[in-house]
Amino acid sequence: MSFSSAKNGKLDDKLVPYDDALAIVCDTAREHARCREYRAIMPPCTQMRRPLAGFDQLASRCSKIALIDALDRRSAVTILTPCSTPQHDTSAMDGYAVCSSSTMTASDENPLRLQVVDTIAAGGSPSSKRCEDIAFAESTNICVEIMTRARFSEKSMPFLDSVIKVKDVVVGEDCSEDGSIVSRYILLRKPVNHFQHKRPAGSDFGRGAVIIKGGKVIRPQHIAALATLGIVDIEVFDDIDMTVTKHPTSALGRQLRIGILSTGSEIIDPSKQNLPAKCDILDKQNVPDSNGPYLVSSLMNACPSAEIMHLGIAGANEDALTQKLMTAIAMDDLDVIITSGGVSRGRYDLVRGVAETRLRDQVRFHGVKIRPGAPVLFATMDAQSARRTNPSRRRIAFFGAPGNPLAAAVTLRFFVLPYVFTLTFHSGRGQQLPREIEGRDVGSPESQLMASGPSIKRAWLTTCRRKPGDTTVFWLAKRSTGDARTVDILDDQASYKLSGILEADFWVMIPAGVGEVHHSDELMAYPL
Ligand SMILES: Nc1nc2c(c(=O)[nH]1)N[C@H]1C(S)=C(S)[C@@H](COP(=O)(O)OP(=O)(O)OC[C@H]3O[C@@H](n4cnc5c(N)ncnc54)[C@H](O)[C@@H]3O)O[C@H]1N2
Ligand code: MOO
Repeated sequence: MSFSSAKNGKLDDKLVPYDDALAIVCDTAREHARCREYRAIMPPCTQMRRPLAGFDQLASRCSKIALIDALDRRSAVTILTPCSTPQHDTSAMDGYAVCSSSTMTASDENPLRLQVVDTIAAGGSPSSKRCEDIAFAESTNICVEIMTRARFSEKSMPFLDSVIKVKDVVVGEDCSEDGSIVSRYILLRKPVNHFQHKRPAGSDFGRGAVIIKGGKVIRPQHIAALATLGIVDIEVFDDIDMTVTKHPTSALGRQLRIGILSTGSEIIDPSKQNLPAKCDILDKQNVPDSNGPYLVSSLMNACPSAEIMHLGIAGANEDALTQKLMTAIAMDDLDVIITSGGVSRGRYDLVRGVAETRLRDQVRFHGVKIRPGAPVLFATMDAQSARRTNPSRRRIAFFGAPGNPLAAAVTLRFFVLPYVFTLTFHSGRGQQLPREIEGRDVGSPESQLMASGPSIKRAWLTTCRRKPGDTTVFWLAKRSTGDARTVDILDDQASYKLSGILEADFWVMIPAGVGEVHHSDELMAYPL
């Protein structure tokens, strides 16, 4: 695996409150709306893909189609996970893997010095030569630099059981007389908890878990979960309503064009791999691209009037990333770019650097006080299109979604959709606002957030939960059995787990300033 020059991600130290970030996104959309008119109405013809009501599944015919085309079709098969995921213990953060029991004495007065003996990237493996050299006895004074989703070296260094984040250590270098770096070390000033930031193997899907049952309509969350298993096509019933609906044509405005690019050297497109068994794909420490298919299908669902383009995958290499983005901006005449991955603090997190220095983006914020999705990046850029006959400068919105699947999903729902809906609403081709925001200031970010998706609803909680008071938290929730107006927050959720999103019906947002929620509290539920 080759990487470009080492450069740590540079997430802003001070995270922006969510309300401020949303206001920046919506203000930018209003500013962009003044430059050009966009169509918010449906394109002139739409093929209705809705499954026919009351259709007899047993008598129907089936076809195998690409997963990405399967949105709103009815699965003809039940699909179970062939193996548990993640397949190995992995890191949840960019940082250093350490042996927690040997850090107990670390303090400000007595910092613990650990030598960095290796670097493991997501999708990479521990360098075997270094590992052979390290005896168990040395566990007290070594550590391994490790990236989010990189695998722990269970065999060669089983004593490494926890991760400390990059920003919580001081990194130093030992140099030889001629100034060249001989080795690196970290200084640790407090003990590290046992299993801190370690994701245990098998903690998302167990082997044989149901991803979708035969007969169920395929939603973006199914597409994400199927994609994560390396599944590229699916058998569906041929029971769609093929009616072509004609919508009024608008001479004014144009379709919004949105490009989606997945990043990361471990991310693969399984349709381009020649591996027969799905477990092989997962075992090779590759990560099948699930954010790309999720973002594409969710946008197709939420913005049928927009043109959505999956630009593929760019490895963790500045040149490749720049090239892909520049070509897409010039040739595809994009208005919105969404990348996923590469925006936190890791050595290979290159998105901000590329956006700022190569594409000359203006970063509006990088890091928001939310969970999940904290490292989200929002930038704007001016560009020239090679496609249009009369090229003019235009504004592009750039969203850097964090790579963890739920963080990418939150970026889409709570940043990208408010931008897109504010843009189209204010460009004069306005969409209908839902009843919930009638009588409110339609220019406010809060209203745009509500308007930007399938109809939100008021709901009442059945659960009590605590959360950090200064952070806006997005939790997955499901409709309670018995009372349609109440929702339960799911118990086991983490930003790397896709199992929860299959079970959930909504996101609920608990704002900063609230430290706990209680049974019967009223909140807004945002349908998935
Ligand atoms: N030291 C720190 N480490 C991390 C921080 C932090 O603040 N300090 N933030 C964590 C949070 S929160 C998130 S979220 C992640 C986001 O990191 P990146 O945006 O840099 O994403 P990657 O490291 O590239 O990937 C994270 C994770 O997601 C998987 N991934 C990436 N792209 C895809 C895709 N297209 N489909 C499926 N899965 C994908 C990737 O394999 C990693 O597992 O950073 C934390 N670390
Ligand atoms: O892992 Mo992060 O934002 O998704 O919490």
